Amino acid sequence: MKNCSICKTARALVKIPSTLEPSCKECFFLQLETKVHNTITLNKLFKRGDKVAIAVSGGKDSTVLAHVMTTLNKRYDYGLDLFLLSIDEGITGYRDDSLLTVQRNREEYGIPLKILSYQDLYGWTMDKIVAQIGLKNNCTFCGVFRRQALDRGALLLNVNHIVTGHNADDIAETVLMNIMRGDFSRLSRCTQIQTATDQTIPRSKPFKYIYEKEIVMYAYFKKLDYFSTECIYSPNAYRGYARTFLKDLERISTTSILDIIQSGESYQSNVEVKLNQEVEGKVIVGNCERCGYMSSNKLCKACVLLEGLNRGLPKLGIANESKIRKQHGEIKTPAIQNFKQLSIDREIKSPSLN
Ligand SMILES: Nc1ncnc2c1ncn2[C@@H]1O[C@H](COP(=O)(O)OP(=O)(O)OP(=O)(O)O)[C@@H](O)[C@H]1O
Repeated sequence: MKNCSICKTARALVKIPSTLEPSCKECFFLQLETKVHNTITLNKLFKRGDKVAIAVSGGKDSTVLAHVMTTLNKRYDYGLDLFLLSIDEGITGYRDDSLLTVQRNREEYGIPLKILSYQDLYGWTMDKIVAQIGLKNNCTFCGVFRRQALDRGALLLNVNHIVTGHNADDIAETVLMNIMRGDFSRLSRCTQIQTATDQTIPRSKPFKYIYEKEIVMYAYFKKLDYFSTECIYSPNAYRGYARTFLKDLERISTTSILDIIQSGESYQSNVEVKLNQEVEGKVIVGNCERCGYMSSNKLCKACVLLEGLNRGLPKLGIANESKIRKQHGEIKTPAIQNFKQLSIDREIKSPSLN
């Protein structure tokens, strides 16, 4: 291979996936880190003194994210207080192993770690949920529960920001899926680098413009300790189609991933977002009557899903809520603990804290 196209002196060892330029290892590391730094500063993701939870699963993306966030915080003196936050979904042979990786990374970076489990939060593990509902739709339960679990963990850690390892491929896939489904409401939101409401902690994606291939190469050449097995319950066929299509496009044009993200960003939704109630032009998001979590309905999605599980009617939350309510009457089982009270007053028992 030729000399590095960046420093011009060292021998090139890799081709940068997003540009196909030959690069030495050191320049490759630096260009990825600089790209993330530029994403952070241009989008003003953080301010000095912010307490930031890095959502870590032990997988490649979040392991690299923890490494890069730690590196940039030191290099550019961001002044951030970093924490690791993991959710144990209760998937035997998968998450238990990947969490061991997280524990080792905690030692390596010297960052406090908090682990919350679905079992403690909801009384259900994904193993138990899949035993009841089968593989189909299990990702819906997992996704809804994880979103809330991360918010709960962030409240317990008393942080004011969460970052996740979603990368450019993930976002481009989501754009494609929303187009294929005709979900224009989600399409208009899915490329946002940061999501925040009055009621939730801001959540950002510093890897929004980093290709998955770059993350894999970074982890490999840095010899980072990560867990590389795919989730055993992840039959997400629809995302699989989008992924295959994206990989085919990438072979034709390296910029296709960024092009798709840009298309998503430029999209202006003409479709009214019906998730929130609009009153006199002001968006009102209420709280779940049962657990206190942000919700524009009486019950949040997680409580509806839990209700279904606890009543042996797991399709309750999957199908159209109002239709099901008509069939089964109003949901009346006792509330799980109030979300805010739970998070502030009571330390949740978790397998390994700090
Ligand atoms: N169990 C978990 N605990 C904490 N954060 C999680 C967990 N699962 C996912 N996340 C966060 O959400 C991001 C996207 O998750 P996704 O399930 O798409 O996994 P992924 O793309 O394989 O990422 P990773 O390689 O980090 O596992 C992760 O990078 C991480 O920041």
